Amino acid sequence: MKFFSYSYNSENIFVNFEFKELDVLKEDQTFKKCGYLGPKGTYSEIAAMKYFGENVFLIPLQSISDVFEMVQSKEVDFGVVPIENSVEGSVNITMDLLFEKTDIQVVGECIVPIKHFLLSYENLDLTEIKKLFSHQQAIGQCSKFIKNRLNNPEIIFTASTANACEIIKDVQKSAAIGSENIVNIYNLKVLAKDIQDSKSNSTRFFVIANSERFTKIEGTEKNYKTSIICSPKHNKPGVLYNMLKTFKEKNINLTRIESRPTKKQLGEYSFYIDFEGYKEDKDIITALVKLEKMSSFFKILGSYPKWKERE
Ligand SMILES: O=C(O)C(=O)Cc1ccccc1
Repeated sequence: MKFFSYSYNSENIFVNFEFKELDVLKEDQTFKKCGYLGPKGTYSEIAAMKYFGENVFLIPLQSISDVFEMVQSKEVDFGVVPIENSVEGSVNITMDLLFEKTDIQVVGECIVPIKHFLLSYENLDLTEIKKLFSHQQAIGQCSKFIKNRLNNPEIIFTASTANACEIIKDVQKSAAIGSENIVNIYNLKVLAKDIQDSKSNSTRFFVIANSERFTKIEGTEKNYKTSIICSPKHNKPGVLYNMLKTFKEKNINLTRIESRPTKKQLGEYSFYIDFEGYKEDKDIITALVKLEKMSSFFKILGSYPKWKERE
């Protein structure tokens, strides 16, 4: 597996990047490694820095799927992946990989306010932009700005916001949507600030680890959340009601419920449920045992401390 490696000049300005084999890092065991959707300057990187501070070696990867694979194969200790946005909703690729991949657990969450910038290597008027590049989520979160302020540019989805900034280097009359962090990394010009439709736009990220990495935490954990996925066994009236009733019976507070198609048959869904509490609390075990009996597919993704902004 390869990762992005960066070089900087004497003034600490980003010059270039290349792909390197991860083996070069294997010898350095002092730092824990955390993979994220790269290259440098993505919102995923901001989330990883916010969550871990200086405590990990950050490894930018080419896709969210690579982040899962690197955690699965234990080439990195952690991964940070976007899971949902306050405007655009779920990040489907992450939802699907959480369903499909084995040996993955969720060990943390992190919420990042998203402020989008319109960036280019050229000094363009907004109406001169012919091609606009960014991650699908970023384009969706700025749809009003794009419609009202730009002159109908061609929209090109990229693997990440930072990837868009790399691509536009070679494309005339082009711009990218990305974070403020990226401006200095790539020496970009800011054409417009704060262009997201909602001023309170924020994205929630999951911190994932290999299931083998952690032993059980003893005792009742306060201020924890747990995430699960379940698909009802039978498609008949009241199935979802009965599933949710198990939470009500034990006074468990749900914080999120989302459905995704099972991809087996039209009309069949899996439910992604987040709730307050630790997976080994007595009441939660009782509710989950009951829920598992009603399910054809059941998976506990993990328990993790609720995100709290650090001072
Ligand atoms: O492309 C990025 O920067 C990402 O980390 C994915 C993303 C894109 C837009 C909002 C939040 C996360």
